[in-house]
Amino acid sequence: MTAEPLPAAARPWRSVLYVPGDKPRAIEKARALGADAVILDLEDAVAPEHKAGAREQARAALAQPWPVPVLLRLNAPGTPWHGDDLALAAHPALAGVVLPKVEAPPTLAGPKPLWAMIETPLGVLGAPAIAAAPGVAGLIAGANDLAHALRTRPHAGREPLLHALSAVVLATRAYGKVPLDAVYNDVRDPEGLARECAQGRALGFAGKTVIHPGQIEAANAAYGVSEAETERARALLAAWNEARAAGQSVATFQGALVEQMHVDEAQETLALWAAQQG
Ligand SMILES: CC(C)(COP(=O)(O)OP(=O)(O)OC[C@H]1O[C@@H](n2cnc3c(N)ncnc32)[C@H](O)[C@@H]1OP(=O)(O)O)[C@@H](O)C(=O)NCCC(=O)NCCSC(=O)C[C@H](O)C(=O)O
Ligand SMILES: [Mg+2]
Repeated sequence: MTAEPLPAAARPWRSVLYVPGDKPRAIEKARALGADAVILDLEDAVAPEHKAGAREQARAALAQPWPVPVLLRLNAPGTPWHGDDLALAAHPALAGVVLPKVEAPPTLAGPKPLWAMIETPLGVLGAPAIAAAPGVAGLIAGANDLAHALRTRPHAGREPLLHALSAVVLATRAYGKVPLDAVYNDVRDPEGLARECAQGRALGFAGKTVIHPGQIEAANAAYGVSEAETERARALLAAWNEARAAGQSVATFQGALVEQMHVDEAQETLALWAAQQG
């Protein structure tokens, strides 16, 4: 069954898998790998001579039902492929459209939620206006293009990119949209991936874009709500309700102050847990 259109902010985006449009076997596999969403990629994963074929593979894939939301990454305006990509972007089975290298509020009209990739210096500087734009569901960090544009050197802790990554989170959260972290390129390095997932979650991202089936579980674990977190949220809410019933304005839970924002956070945790159960 094709996924129903739950509002973007209300559904889990722990792992969002890029699948090259010109790899039909990978597209077929992507249906059942456990990612929260899939991006059919027509842009950087596809060589120029395969662009037209990839678009048709994507069209064929969209004719079949998907158990998760499917987004389509278009080639950027100004490229020879953008016009034809745009025609496919209106496909009814698509849950959204990913726009690469966005530097200003998108002018693309249409009913599909837009996901703007922030992967250039101007994109980072324009992130607040882009996140605020109507129709934008979220921002996706593009660390490869960004590192190239900024002339940074590879760094295990991503320190050279932290300012830009935080700018993406700040802009997105300011407007109630969804921030997705960049990909981790080394598909044979589970420790590095786990570290980067934990870092992304600590920075405030809602999930991670991934490029390989073997990366999905780590992203789901890092960004998912655990049993322990739900138990803690329920206990905190109970402590709050008890304190409020006793006429107190604030509560304590496990020795720490609890105020309304902690209650909101606990309720969000439980809502995310429920959404995560499918
Ligand atoms: C990274 C890869 C090129 C690795 O490919 P390969 O060595 O062939 O992988 P495996 O042999 O380990 O694959 C094992 C099986 O898994 C399937 N597979 C692989 N990748 C995917 C996928 N993404 N989705 C679904 N299924 C996948 C293979 O078909 C194998 O299946 P089987 O034949 O049954 O054994 C490759 O993983 C890949 O191409 N990944 C996607 C790359 C991509 O989409 N890049 C563009 C997005 S990232 C980006 O652009 C970042 C951003 O813009 C920025 O600037 O940072
Ligand atoms: Mg890119």
